[in-house]
Amino acid sequence: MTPSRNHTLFDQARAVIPGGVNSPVRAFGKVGGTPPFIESASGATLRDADGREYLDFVGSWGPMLLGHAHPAVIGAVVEAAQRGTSFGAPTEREVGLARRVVEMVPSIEKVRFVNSGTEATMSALRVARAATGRSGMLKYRGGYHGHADAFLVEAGSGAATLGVPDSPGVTPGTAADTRTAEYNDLDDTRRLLDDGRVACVFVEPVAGNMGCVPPAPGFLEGLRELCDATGTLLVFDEVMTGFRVAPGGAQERFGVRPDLTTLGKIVGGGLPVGAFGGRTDLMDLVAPAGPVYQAGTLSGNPLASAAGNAALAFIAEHPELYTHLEALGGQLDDGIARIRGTHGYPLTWNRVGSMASLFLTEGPVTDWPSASAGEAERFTRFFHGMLAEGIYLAPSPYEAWFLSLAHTESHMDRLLTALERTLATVFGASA
Ligand SMILES: Cc1ncc(COP(=O)(O)O)c(C=O)c1O
Ligand SMILES: N[C@H](C=O)CCC(=O)O
Repeated sequence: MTPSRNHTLFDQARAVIPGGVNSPVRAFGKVGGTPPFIESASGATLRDADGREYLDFVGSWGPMLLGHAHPAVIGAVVEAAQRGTSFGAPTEREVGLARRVVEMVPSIEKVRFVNSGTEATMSALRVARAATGRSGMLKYRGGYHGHADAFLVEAGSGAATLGVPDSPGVTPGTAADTRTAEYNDLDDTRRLLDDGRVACVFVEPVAGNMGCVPPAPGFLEGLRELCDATGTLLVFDEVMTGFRVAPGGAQERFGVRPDLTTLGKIVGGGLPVGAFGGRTDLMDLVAPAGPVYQAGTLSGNPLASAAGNAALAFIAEHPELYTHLEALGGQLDDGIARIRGTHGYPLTWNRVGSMASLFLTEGPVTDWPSASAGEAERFTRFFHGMLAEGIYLAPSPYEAWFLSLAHTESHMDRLLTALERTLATVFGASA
């Protein structure tokens, strides 16, 4: 038997990289086994080191709205690379990308580019604290805003998956400044804002890091009102939802304007980019316009700016892509409702546009307690069953599934067929 190259690479990786991966969610820690080491990707398909192909619903954890190796993005990156990969000096491309972001995202008047979503949230928090003169920050249980210390309190995504929602290494002082409320619970939020010591509320306007959990009707509007009433800034963390749930992100889709917005993933077209932006009076606090220090050797990198520009240009010129994504999502809604109706499995399907999650519980799933109510062992069997069917999902129930422009109706049929077969083994064919 030929030894699996995935296994060999994982063994080699573990010897020199903590846990063998450069971001914990990739390691299959919750579900066990060896992660496929990806050699190439095109459209909606991944190919691993053993030559096996998968239909991809991870999409690099969100950036791949246009699918892998989209020609417009690849062309722009190649062209940019030929002219130099980093200058540490301003470029026209950054201006172009900033103008696109300002045009597309309703509340952003000025934007600063960084290299990851984590940098974006950490910097936006600093601006909010400087603007308000307050230290506190409120986030939601199961919400994930990257790995800066202030946010690693009751965090979702890989932190929840690994069982370290409050990471060691975060000082008690830092953690004490972070307050946590239940997602979709305005009363809980009100109680925590009452003393006027919170600089900002950080919220994923569609939660995507406890699985996909939509905002309840009125939740985002209620947050806007509570923030206005208490002098607290409202920060939408749109690292995941930005350009995904609408061209202008969740703030466009739900019609609520935050004071600050954080972006990542799609804004970099698949290269490492993050951004934070908002009202001019707040953004002009950022150095060198103002005193709030924030910097980056590679920020505004030419390759990343080229990829981001190409992705956003394509999105702006092809708004019909959201109709395509909605149609695919609708096909899944119908298919999963049929499977549930036919077999009576306890399933909850949450979807907002092209982000979704299937929870293996009766539901409804509206917050962290309901999102985390499923049985770990059931998810493990589900995940490995789907992988054996050639369907690549996130190896954790606390992540969203992503659709891309490269997905087709027949891909949805393939996903639904795999789901029906796998769920039969998970729940027992007679359930
Ligand atoms: C909502 C949200 N905020 C922030 C982040 C942090 O982004 P990054 O992984 O690029 O640091 C992520 C993803 O990791 C995210 O989903
Ligand atoms: N859920 C995380 C971001 O959205 C997954 C990315 C990571 O932590 O590597």
